[in-house]
Amino acid sequence: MNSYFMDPSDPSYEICQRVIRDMTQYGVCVINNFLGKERGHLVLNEVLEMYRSGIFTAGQLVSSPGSTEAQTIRSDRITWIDGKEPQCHHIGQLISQVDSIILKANKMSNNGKMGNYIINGRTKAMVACYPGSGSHYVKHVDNPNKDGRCITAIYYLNLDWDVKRCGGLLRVFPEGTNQVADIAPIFDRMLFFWSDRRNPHEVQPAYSTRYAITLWYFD
Ligand SMILES: O=C(O)CNC(=O)c1n[nH]c2ccccc2c1=O
Ligand SMILES: [Fe+2]
Repeated sequence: MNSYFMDPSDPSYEICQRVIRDMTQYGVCVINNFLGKERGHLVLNEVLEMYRSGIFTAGQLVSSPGSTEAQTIRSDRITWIDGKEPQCHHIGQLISQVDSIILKANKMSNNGKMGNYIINGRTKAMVACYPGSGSHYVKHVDNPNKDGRCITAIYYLNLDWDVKRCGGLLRVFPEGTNQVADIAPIFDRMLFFWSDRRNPHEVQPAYSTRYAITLWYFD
């Protein structure tokens, strides 16, 4: 069970090859044991501390902030961080690790592009919590209208997560096939997928508190 958490300045060649191969072939890439137990727990503890401090806000739809509609379509709680905050040191390390993998994979892929993108930036990290009680996110596309985001990267933090008991499955409906990709949001799992219309996806109702950290990469 090797952890892929390598020296952030030089992620393993093997993991970058995996990302290129899976993103090219499936448009989705799942990497388990991404940071390893110890560092995964350090990141989880920082997120739990942030949640306890109450800085998460209810997920709002841009079009209708505060309406009850937002509660029916989305019931996540989110906060944005850049990873340099003093209480987010290990989240900051996770972010650098993902950055270096994306950048290295971009360089390694043929003609220096991965999926014909030249990645040149990303959003801040969005820490999201689905507070159980059936909280969910209806089927959607992250970037339906070419807002520049091309890769969604999600790191999951949920210990002993059993989808049968806890729900909260991420179901991806890759375009052009009736095959779905079911991804349990288990601890120390890293997920990449194209953010555009190729990957509609939903977060099924969660019945335990469900944490994830998302980065979106721009080209
Ligand atoms: O957590 C997951 O497995 C997938 N999560 C999503 O698809 C997802 N997508 N877009 C968002 C926009 C704003 C706030 C939360 C989200 C969000 O959880
Ligand atoms: Fe999404």
